[in-house]
Amino acid sequence: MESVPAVIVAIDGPSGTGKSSTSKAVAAQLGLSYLDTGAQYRAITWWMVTNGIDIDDPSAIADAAGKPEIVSGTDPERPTITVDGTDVSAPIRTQEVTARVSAVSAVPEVRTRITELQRSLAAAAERGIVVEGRDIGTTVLPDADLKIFLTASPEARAARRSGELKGADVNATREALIKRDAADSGRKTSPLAKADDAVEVDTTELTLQQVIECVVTLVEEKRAAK
Ligand SMILES: Nc1ncnc2c1ncn2[C@@H]1O[C@H](COP(=O)(O)OP(=O)(O)O)[C@@H](O)[C@H]1O
Ligand SMILES: Nc1ccn([C@H]2C[C@H](O)[C@@H](COP(=O)(O)OP(=O)(O)O)O2)c(=O)n1
Repeated sequence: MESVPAVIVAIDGPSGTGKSSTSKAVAAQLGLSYLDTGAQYRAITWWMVTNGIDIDDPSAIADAAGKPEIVSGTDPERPTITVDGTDVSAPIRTQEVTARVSAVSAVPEVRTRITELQRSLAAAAERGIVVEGRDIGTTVLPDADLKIFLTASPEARAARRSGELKGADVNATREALIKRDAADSGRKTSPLAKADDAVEVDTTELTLQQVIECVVTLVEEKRAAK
């Protein structure tokens, strides 16, 4: 059988733009691996909270950054995440972790550690990988074959998120989301940003299926040109 060269896809953007749903579906459809880098930052945040590390003290976070062992499973049909062998896929989604993840992920020692993990997972993916996050196209995988930057209006993003968190107030969700975007975009070390060579896709008026089809087409074009 003819071997297909590995393809590396970076998908970045703020919360609720559809990164996870799109990346998982594109990877599954094209037989690629999948990595949710936000889950890794959430996992290290969960460990800091669970172990009583003072989240307001960046030097305490930096000192502890090397301690937890974070393992991500990259099958898009069944993504997994463990910390020191414990499945943390549910506890990393709590409000407590969500409210603290931007502070923890702004610490350079945390980013260095997680970025190394991300690069080694991408290098190990034989057929290629879809990696989603905030700084994948700019910092983690600047040589990715395809870079996508997803956007959507704050209203659309808040409506999508509060649809997931049953009973959550849309306005409160919108405010929390805007606050996290500002923290993620404003930090010194690899902030949320669109790479110069990324394709920007505004998903406000698109269905998830339309976004998936758009990205699949772009990946197939890149593959054909390789
Ligand atoms: N284009 C879209 N239209 C409507 N809902 C969407 C769209 N893209 C994603 N969603 C929904 O919005 C929510 C957030 O999507 P998700 O993929 O988790 O975003 P992100 O990873 O960027 O935070 C999910 O419930 C998802 O099903
Ligand atoms: N590559 C990344 C991915 C996520 N982060 C940080 C910043 C984000 O607010 C948190 C959580 O990311 P996640 O993608 O899980 O967030 P949402 O699903 O969009 O709510 O992690 C980061 O700093 N760099």
